[in-house]
Amino acid sequence: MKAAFEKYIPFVPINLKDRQWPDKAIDRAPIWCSVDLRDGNQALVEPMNLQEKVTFFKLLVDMGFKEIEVGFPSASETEYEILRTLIDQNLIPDDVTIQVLVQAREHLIEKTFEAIRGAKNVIVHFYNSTSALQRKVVFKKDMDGIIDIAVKGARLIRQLAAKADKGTSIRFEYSPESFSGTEVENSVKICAKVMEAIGATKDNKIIINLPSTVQVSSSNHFADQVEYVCRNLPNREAAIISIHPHNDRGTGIADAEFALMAGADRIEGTIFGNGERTGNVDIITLGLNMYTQGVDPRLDFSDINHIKEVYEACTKMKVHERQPYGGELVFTAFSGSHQDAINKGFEYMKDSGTEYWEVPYLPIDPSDIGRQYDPVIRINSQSGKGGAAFIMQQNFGYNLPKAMHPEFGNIVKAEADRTGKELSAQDIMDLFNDEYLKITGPFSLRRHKIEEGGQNGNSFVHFEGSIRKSDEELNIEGEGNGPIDAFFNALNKVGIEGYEFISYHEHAISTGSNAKAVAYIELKRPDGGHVFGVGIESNINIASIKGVLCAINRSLK
Ligand SMILES: CC(=O)SCCNC(=O)CCNC(=O)[C@H](O)C(C)(C)COP(=O)(O)OP(=O)(O)OC[C@H]1O[C@@H](n2cnc3c(N)ncnc32)[C@H](O)[C@@H]1OP(=O)(O)O
Ligand SMILES: CC(C)C(=O)C(=O)O
Ligand SMILES: [Mg+2]
Repeated sequence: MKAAFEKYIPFVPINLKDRQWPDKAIDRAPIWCSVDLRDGNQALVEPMNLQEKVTFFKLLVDMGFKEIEVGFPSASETEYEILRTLIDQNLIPDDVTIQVLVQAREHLIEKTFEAIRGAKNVIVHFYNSTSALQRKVVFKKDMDGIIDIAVKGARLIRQLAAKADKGTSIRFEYSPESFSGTEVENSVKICAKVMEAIGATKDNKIIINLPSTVQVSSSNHFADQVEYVCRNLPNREAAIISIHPHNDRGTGIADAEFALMAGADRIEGTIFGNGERTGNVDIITLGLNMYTQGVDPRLDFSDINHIKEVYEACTKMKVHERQPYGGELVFTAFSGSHQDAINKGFEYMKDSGTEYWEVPYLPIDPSDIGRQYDPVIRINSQSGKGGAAFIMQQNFGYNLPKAMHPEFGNIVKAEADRTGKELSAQDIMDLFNDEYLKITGPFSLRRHKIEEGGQNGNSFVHFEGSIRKSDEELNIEGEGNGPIDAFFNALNKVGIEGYEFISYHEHAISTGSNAKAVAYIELKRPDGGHVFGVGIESNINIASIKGVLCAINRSLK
């Protein structure tokens, strides 16, 4: 007995030994055509209503699409009415061409020409299936019978276009539907016959659209098919070669990119890849892939959140969190080493003044598509010390010294482990507050006086004041070469000793309307370990002294 997988017939690649496409690069944007309102729409559980289609159409126009397939007007009254509304209400800008799809069937073609009356620029897109499977199963015809359907359709379209209102400029598109499953010689033959029947010339080009209606092979084989057609189509200069990839194998983007390298001029796809089954090729991904290679995609993706909002409202579909470029989580790193590298990348960008985008793990600058830096780093138990420091810096203005990152990082990790949840920026600030700023015992500063003096050319600082230790108030005084040293010496005299001063960092921070100083003090504890304390005050000397007491208090916890 056969195993289940053995019932599938493998794709037989064409024999194109001298293929050129692997050495080509994409160096300019193709002609884009959105098929959201047709292929995307026909795949929705609830097709878009009039208002939704009009809203979506406006979005596509704003994004810069100049060719938009608006529907299948002969399919239903709804589709017909939508097209009439776009035309009658003058919603189509003069530089935008609408495209309408129709099967190569007489009554549907006639209805389509009725529907486009009064439009300025139209592409009439007709199709019939050509694959071996469809010929056998659906049409029950040989290739000549299939060619006959296409040629009859082409002739009728040519006649009706000749009779159309002179104010309507009509171009033609033909799709050998299921091209990916059609023998390349047959694809060339049918396209050549259609071109002849429709009268395509160099000055009146037809769009020959080669769909991977259903993907049946890896993308290199699809590229071979496209290159074969480009090289063998008679009168090639009378055709614009278009590609219409679907995504059954998850390789719609690869089909499109390889096909452009293989000679295609135009791409049909949808935003966020909505379409039949696993969707059409996602034009946002394709366009932004070009963008990251230094090629202008000639579409505007600068407000991806708005594009997403309109898309979700009109289609009632959700953009997946991991959708390339547009997904909610694609500019977010939870894992420690990624956060560290992103953080360093941002620092490098600032310090080096480089004119290029050089941030590891972020292939695109989020702000180029209207996304924020803020959520780039989010914290859970997979995160490292750099992430927590980044949040403190970005959200609250605390520049924790590098040596302090492991200590605070461990505090944050312990909390993330304990809760098993993501920690918000505010959760992290709360931890910082609890751990450093709210520690007031056992020692607290009650009174202080700091005086600077000098003798024999040497300056010194004198500290005099009192600290509270639980219920007891201790008067202390000492001298040193700076306020921290003087305070340390004062503490030693009342038996608080064994601590060694290691490092000190400070910076200004605004808290509400006030500017204050924040001091980070690192001490070596009597047992040899290191501990940090933080003090905040308007006066930097007092902030440092509070930082010392905070470190001692923490070491006694
Ligand atoms: C790959 C794609 O996405 S193609 C676009 C698909 N989109 C749609 O189908 C959405 C809109 N479609 C519809 O509303 C309907 O299918 C209509 C109005 C177009 C046609 O409706 P109907 O004629 O009632 O039914 P149906 O689509 O089942 O027609 C099937 C017949 O058309 C023939 N046919 C199908 N496609 C084509 C074509 N492109 N050219 C010529 N004949 C075709 C079939 O062989 C079949 O013929 P048969 O009746 O002799 O067996
Ligand atoms: C109508 C054609 C172009 C189509 O949608 C397909 O083949 O996927
Ligand atoms: Mg399609």
